Amino acid sequence: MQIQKTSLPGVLIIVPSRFGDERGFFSESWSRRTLHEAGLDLPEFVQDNHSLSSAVGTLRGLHFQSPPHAQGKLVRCGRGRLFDVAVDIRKGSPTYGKWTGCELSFENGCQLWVPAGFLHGFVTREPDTEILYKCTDHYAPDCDGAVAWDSIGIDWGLTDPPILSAKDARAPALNEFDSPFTYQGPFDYEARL
Ligand SMILES: Cc1cn([C@H]2C[C@H](O)[C@@H](COP(=O)(O)OP(=O)(O)O[C@H]3O[C@H](C)C(=O)[C@H](O)[C@H]3O)O2)c(=O)[nH]c1=O
Repeated sequence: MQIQKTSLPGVLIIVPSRFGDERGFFSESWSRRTLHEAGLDLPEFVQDNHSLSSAVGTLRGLHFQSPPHAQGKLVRCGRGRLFDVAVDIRKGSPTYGKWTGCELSFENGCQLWVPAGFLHGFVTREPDTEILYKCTDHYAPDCDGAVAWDSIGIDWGLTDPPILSAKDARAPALNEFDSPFTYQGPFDYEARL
């Protein structure tokens, strides 16, 4: 298993080991013990999500849940290929409004750790792409929020306008948004990795 830092301190790329044989492969897609041994103790996960996006260019995001139900997410791609993005929205953070992205696919097995205090979104790069992600808090519709996908300067790699939900199409721009998150300093694991 590999852990890679990104341009956003706190956001990590995690690549579980895959054991291939003539049948295919086996991988432990989540192991608290393996990550602990690597110096990474993530919060407890309480909900797993799974969504299918049929068309290429489907963009879901940029979403968050505000406190007291803020969610950290460990994201992976179960089928197809997508570009996954995190944006720091912690007021006072040295990287406030900055983004990082990573291509997640069934083939590469990469996962993205998006801590609470960050927006999350993705755009699909193949038809019938499935995303699976573990969340550190339960769904709380009253705390659900969104920021416009095209208000942050993210290079989504789009050649055509994306397919959006009505909610995402009317989300406020980042510069019109008052974040409910405040920077609390570096995450404890940053110094250990
Ligand atoms: C998120 C969520 C949704 N729902 C229901 C609510 C709606 O009836 C339906 C679709 O919800 P929504 O349009 O918010 O789904 P996405 O656009 O995929 O939103 C998600 O996509 C981005 C990328 C995220 O990171 C979040 O997990 C989440 O915001 O599922 C639930 O029942 N539980 C849930 O946890």
